[in-house]
Amino acid sequence: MSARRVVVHPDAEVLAQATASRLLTRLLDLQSVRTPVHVVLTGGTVGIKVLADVAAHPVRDAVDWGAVHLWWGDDRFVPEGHADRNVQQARDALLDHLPTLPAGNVHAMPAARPEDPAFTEDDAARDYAAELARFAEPGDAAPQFDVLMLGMGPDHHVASLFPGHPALEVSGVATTGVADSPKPPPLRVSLTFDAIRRAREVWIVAAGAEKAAGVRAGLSGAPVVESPVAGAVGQDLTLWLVDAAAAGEAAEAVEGGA
Ligand SMILES: O=C1O[C@H](COP(=O)(O)O)[C@@H](O)[C@H](O)[C@H]1O
Repeated sequence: MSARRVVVHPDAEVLAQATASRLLTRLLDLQSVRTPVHVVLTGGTVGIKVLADVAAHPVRDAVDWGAVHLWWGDDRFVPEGHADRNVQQARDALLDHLPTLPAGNVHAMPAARPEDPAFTEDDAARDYAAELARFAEPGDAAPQFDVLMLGMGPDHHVASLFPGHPALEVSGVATTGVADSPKPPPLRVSLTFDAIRRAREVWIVAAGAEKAAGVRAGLSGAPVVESPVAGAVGQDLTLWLVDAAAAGEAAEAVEGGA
């Protein structure tokens, strides 16, 4: 039985700091009972701020980063090192500050290859699915992620699963290429809902009044085709981490809201 909780923080700054603390605490707890730990990172404004706050956190080095595998919920299909790449933003904010994190534990989604234009976003999705399968239990398409963090766009998208987009319908595989993303850049790679829902815990992190409608839609179980965030559910827990502006009046309406 999956639980849902809503935690409201006063503003985006506190939300990011508290989420960084929560992530580090969760990693430490998990590492006292199992290894390795699989975490899915998100891009987006708050998602990257959380990583910067992890980098600056006093207990950062209490985590055994050698036993943490990092994955991404989505990335932009642009060349390696491009400022739009979620992995590049994560490297700048956190990964480059973790000397004990092995390069082999950083599972970036494949980038576009300007020297090989025949390599498409669908090829990148296929290769990432193969990488996920390498770390999965036999018969599974992906490892069971311990924590999967998702930002949410003002249009209610999560990862690169946008309202009304055909990528929403992809199932039976862990990843999908995304063409014609309504938010630039147009080409992306994303986990599918099948993969997202394999996570033990899904944490949805959102700040700002422009996210309030998405929070309300997600919490009230709106149709996924209109509000993809409503489809992001963890096996054990779906945790909404929001600031007061994004919560609006939605949080009080939810049983189990905090
Ligand atoms: O394009 C993306 O946007 C979302 C949300 O970004 P935000 O700046 O509105 O918080 C992000 O979660 C996703 O990973 C990213 O690729």
